[in-house]
Amino acid sequence: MIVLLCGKGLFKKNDTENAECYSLFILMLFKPWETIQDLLENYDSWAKACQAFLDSSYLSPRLKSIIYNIKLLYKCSEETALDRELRKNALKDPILAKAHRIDRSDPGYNTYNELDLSDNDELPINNTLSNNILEFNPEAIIRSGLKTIKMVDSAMSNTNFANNNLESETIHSSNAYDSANNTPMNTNINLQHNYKNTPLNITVTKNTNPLEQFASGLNEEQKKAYFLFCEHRQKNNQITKNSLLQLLLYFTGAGGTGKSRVIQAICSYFEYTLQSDKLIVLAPTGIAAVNICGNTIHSACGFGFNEGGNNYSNFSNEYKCQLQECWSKIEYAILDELSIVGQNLLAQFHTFIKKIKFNNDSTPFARINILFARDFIQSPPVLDKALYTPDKITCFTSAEYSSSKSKKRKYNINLLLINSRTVTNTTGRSLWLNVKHAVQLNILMRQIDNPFYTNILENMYHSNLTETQIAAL
Ligand SMILES: Nc1ncnc2c1ncn2[C@@H]1O[C@H](COP(=O)(O)OP(=O)(O)OP(=O)(O)O)[C@@H](O)[C@H]1O
Repeated sequence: MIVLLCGKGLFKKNDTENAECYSLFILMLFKPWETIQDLLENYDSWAKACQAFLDSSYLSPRLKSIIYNIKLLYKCSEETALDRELRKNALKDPILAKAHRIDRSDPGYNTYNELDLSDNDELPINNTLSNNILEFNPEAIIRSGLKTIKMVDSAMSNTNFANNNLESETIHSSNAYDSANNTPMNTNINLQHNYKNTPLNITVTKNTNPLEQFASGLNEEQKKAYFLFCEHRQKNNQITKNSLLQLLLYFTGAGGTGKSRVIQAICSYFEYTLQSDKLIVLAPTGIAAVNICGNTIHSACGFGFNEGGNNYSNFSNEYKCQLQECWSKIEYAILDELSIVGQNLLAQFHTFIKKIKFNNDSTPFARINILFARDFIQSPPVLDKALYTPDKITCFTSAEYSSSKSKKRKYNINLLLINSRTVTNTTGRSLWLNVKHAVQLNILMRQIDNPFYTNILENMYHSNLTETQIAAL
């Protein structure tokens, strides 16, 4: 007998309303049976029969883990939904986002219970950044049982505190200045309040330079790439905007050197300074995009999603408007897994950005600043030419080629058929040659505590394994 499942999807273990269906489903799939009686035995419910089956000693560990993984499948999709919500909230309220993070990492811990807040209650602190006013509601803070509140805020340079009904307050502030740049580094403001005879301390730490904050978890090599990119953004934000050169940065290093960690730090910096809408994070494949919480190049540029294929000019007007809205604010991009991006795709990406940004000058990628990550020793592009490959036209026209008789014989001039693909590849290659900055990571962070294994990986990377290492593997 073959069991055919139909309906919306699998049942959940903890769904009490469907406990009987879940149990029958597990029994049918995992217990050997010929008749219904084999499944139910002498139990009066499917739930009891299923429990007995799960507890029985003849259920193999492999089957047990498969049954458990069905639960994990749900957990993953729930976690994904939660994560989306977390990211949305993080943009508006860093404190709430932090609380959610603790909530999720510690099973059974409920932040809302601790803060004694229901959905309709106000949050203890509404750190509204608009108009440079930090608002808070002391009544709600006291009700939550918190006596000392520390906040870190970087986005404001001048803070006014609006408060309601405080009986008395004292404000102490201390500023630290970076004398080299004549800019404030940190400002600590301590507010001591008496609200209905309850003392309340609020410390607001303002890092006016949040760059440092997200660099703290990076090693020196990683910091170089991080600062190059984020400092460029910081300067770009200021008056120097027009004179700032476009940044095209190649960020490379073997697997495990911490490229994704730097990308994460950059994203956190943009998120924290409320500039996420200026940054787009892209990768050529779905899995790579998910790993860095980004999009695929194809989905962000609408390639292959439309009747027009990859050609922007053929997209419908409605679709063009949608894409223009997404791209209108973008000034920075991260392009990960670059080894898989070929000359043709890079050229198409460039053409797309120029069109979507209505840019007619000759600047690559319509002046968008880009960090290209990945090293070329990893997977090559599929049906496309790697960016490091010299293009056909240059090969044929180079002085080196003209002076080399053997090459002349090898590449008969008649073979240089110039079709549209040749031209696109040449464009892609010359776009790549515009990249003038590079940062290379050399320290393997993934196996930092295991020098023996690190050594094996390093040698494997350079195809240079020793006999001992081969034997160990
Ligand atoms: N500065 C650091 N301090 C501590 N751990 C780090 C640091 N940088 C990276 N790591 C750890 O090293 C591991 C590899 O980092 P990451 O995934 O960022 O590397 P990667 O270069 O992107 O690797 P791959 O190319 O394989 O994706 C991760 O477990 C990460 O947490």
